Amino acid sequence: MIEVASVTVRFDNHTALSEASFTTAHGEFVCLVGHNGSGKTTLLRLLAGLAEPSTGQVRVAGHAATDPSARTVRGFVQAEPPLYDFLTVREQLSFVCRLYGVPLRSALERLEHTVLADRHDALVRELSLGMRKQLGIVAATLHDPALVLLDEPANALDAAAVGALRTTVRDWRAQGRTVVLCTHDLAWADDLADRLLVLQRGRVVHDIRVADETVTAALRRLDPTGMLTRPEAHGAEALR
Ligand SMILES: Nc1ncnc2c1ncn2[C@@H]1O[C@H](COP(=O)(O)OP(=O)(O)OP(=O)(O)O)[C@@H](O)[C@H]1O
Repeated sequence: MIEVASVTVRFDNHTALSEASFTTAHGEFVCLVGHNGSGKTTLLRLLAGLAEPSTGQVRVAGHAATDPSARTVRGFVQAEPPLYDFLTVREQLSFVCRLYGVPLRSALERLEHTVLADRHDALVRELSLGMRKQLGIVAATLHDPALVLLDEPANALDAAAVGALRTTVRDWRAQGRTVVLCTHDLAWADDLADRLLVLQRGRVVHDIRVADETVTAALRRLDPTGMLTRPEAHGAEALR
């Protein structure tokens, strides 16, 4: 499903990703972890086709990631959902539904068990952070993509919303969708991952299967001192 081949991303004189290479099979659930600034969002943006590598290649489902033909293959739940403040919840979803040819009714049904169930006519700018986040998750995945990219999806969600997200993610996994989850809080997704990818300063330093253990246990085994995931363990130097 995903092919990342010798990918480097440079911003001015800073290297955000360095010679990253990995592939995933259809239906794999990959947890992407690393300390702040290690390159996780940069990698997700490449997979989402929102950025191009400086060198190397990124393909999803056989398409170049930036090719329009890859658009319907994936959904990208961004850490800060790209929403239009001046639209209502219904109008926001209607806009995305039209892009993907999905009936608005089916998108609105996905709000049924959320705090947005009776807020279809609220303006996006009037929503709380957690509400925006929930709307962003629905908007990014209403076309049921084969590849779901999740950047800190549980941030700002309350316990009920995290529980609902967990159920949804579990369903995606059962339906054979490929999921790449980037999070600092593994607890809620701990037993879902098949694979753990650890980034450090833009490099993939671990890429392992987590068949019989939780992600937390695998990470503790690989990184007993927390050096790979705790930014304070590196000092400021490591974050540059
Ligand atoms: N558009 C940009 N211009 C310049 N530098 C950038 C840009 N985007 C990211 N970077 C830099 O690339 C590095 C990796 O950033 P990235 O957002 O991928 O990290 P991350 O692992 O997602 O971090 P966090 O856990 O804090 O979200 C950082 O040093 C960041 O400052």
